[in-house]
Amino acid sequence: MITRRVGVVGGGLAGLTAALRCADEGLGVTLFEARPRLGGLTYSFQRDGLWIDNGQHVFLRCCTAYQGLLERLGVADRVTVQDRLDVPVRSELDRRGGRLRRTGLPAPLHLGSTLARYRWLSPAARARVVRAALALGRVDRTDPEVDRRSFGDWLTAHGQDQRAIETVWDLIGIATLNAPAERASLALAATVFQVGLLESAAAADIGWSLVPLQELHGDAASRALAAAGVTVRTRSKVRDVVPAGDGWTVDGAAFDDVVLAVPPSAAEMLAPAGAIELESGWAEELGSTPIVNLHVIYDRVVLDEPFFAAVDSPLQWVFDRTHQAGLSRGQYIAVSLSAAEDLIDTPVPELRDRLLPHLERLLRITDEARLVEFFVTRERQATFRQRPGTAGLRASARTALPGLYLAGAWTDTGWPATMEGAVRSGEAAVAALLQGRPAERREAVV
Ligand SMILES: Cc1cc2nc3c(=O)[nH]c(=O)nc-3n(C[C@H](O)[C@H](O)[C@H](O)COP(=O)(O)OP(=O)(O)OC[C@H]3O[C@@H](n4cnc5c(N)ncnc54)[C@H](O)[C@@H]3O)c2cc1C
Repeated sequence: MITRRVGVVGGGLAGLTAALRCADEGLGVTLFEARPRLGGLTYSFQRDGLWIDNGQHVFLRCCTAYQGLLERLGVADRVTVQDRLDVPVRSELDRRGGRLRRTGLPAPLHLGSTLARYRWLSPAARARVVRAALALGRVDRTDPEVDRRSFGDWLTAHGQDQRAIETVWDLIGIATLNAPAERASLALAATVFQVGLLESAAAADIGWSLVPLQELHGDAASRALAAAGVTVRTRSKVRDVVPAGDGWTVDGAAFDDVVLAVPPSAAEMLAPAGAIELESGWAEELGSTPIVNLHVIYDRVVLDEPFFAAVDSPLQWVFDRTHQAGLSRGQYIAVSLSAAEDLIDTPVPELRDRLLPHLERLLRITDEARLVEFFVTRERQATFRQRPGTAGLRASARTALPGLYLAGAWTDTGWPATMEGAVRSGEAAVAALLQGRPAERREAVV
């Protein structure tokens, strides 16, 4: 009989991971989610019969915890991962494309030949990029001083000019850190480049979903949680998490342990004073950065590859979403705009006037192609602000109060705010929870 009860607050990837892990350990779990659906920041909605993701999500082969969650949800066959990292790179100023493609050589040699031929830089600048990459591989990403330094500052000190930053470092960095180099923490940037590109050749092979995100995460999780015996309460915005005797209450329901897997502002509001050992106001200080996606439908095929990255353009990454959305005629293109502070409040007509011409130049759109639809999705708090000095504002899974744990991509996983970080945080919270109470007590109550 299950007598140890865990309340998990938040049904994003962190909370889903925590709830399933606890259930797999034989604990009695109730999951509270404010919205009507699971999946948190990864979701889809229907529009004119098409499935639209709130924002394009990709992962890398090194995201092992995330892929483990997909296995657990029974949906690992609904994603694809490139055999070898291959990023087509298009410029608005030059019709000939370039690529960032790895070879079969071990890291870091796997990127040597692609960088040697990288069209958007002079040979001397390419050599400087290689030297900086090797130096970045030696940066101690766990050093607090490193976290306090900006990536852009470090790149400049390592001979990288604006052109190299734009065409190499920001090409990868903006999408993974949701910040340009000058506003990103060096420690987080070092994590991305070391783990993704410098330590293992296969690590950065890119993966993406073949189905809408809602199907991949939220809906699959609903089934897995039900099968694991978890009680799921959607449309349940938790207001009170209160210590009660040896345990806790969540809006009046009693639990032995609670995992708060909510965004920072909700965690600061819900956790009792003193539980999170950071100065009051820490969530606001940590802050957030928006991501905007442009959704563009044409009456014909205008892109013959699954995605590309852009240089010499205000656009960043462009994806073909036709199949996932269920579009049967024409093509559906999604443009992901990270670090979108300047665009988050821009009205749709202005975004269209400003940005569509750039997309059409990158797509080499001909006069015959007809635009069918243009719309925009905005995620104001897509990630925490991954600027220098954030490490000290990322709380750990264990709080100062027994039985209360934290999860979320913003917690101190060492990873940037990613799906991988969210899943790792859920795992860390459950590891702390299982250690948190003496084994004898666990045996006594389970
Ligand atoms: C547009 C966009 C693009 C992205 N692209 C990528 C990408 O390409 N690759 C990648 O790895 N990552 C990407 N990310 C980041 C990734 O989606 C997140 O890091 C991850 O999903 C965060 O998961 P989480 O569980 O930590 O938080 P969340 O998903 O925010 O989950 C928290 C949950 O808590 C719920 N909640 C809040 N308050 C309460 C309350 N009081 N009671 C009950 N429930 C509550 C919320 O409704 C939410 O469901 C992207 C994010 C966005 C928005």
